[in-house]
Amino acid sequence: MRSGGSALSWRRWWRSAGFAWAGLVYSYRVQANFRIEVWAGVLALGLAVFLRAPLAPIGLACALVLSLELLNTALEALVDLASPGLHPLARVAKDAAAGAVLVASLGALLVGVTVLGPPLLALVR
Ligand SMILES: Nc1ncnc2c1ncn2[C@@H]1O[C@H](COP(=O)(O)OP(=O)(O)OP(=O)(O)O)[C@@H](O)[C@H]1O
Repeated sequence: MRSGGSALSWRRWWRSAGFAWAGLVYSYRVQANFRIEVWAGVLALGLAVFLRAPLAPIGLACALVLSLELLNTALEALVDLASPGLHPLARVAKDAAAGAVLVASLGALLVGVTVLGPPLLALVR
């Protein structure tokens, strides 16, 4: 009984992971900003490995930016569904969501500069 229940949970987990993956693929295909952020993250993580800099802060900063960009995409889709025409509240929702991504991106830039800057400078000196 127990193993049957656990097999069912795993199947559910895989099903949910499949939907999440579909959301990631959709955002990568449709959102140019998401593509840029993915490759900026890959570059930053690659640099951190190369420079033997701490990976955790870079990884967390990348995860934060990408997660907020995904939420921004979800919110844009919802706003377009709920308000196909122009509406001041639709503008507020989209602008605030975009603002969240901007704040996280600036934070990630700060993390990148403070974590990768010193070892990069030491390398070129
Ligand atoms: N239904 C709407 N009503 C009022 N203003 C809107 C509406 N849709 C979009 N806007 C305004 O246009 C801006 C751009 O919206 P759009 O949906 O094109 O997002 P986007 O620029 O494609 O964002 P992203 O690059 O993240 O996909 C919004 O931030 C908002 O100011």
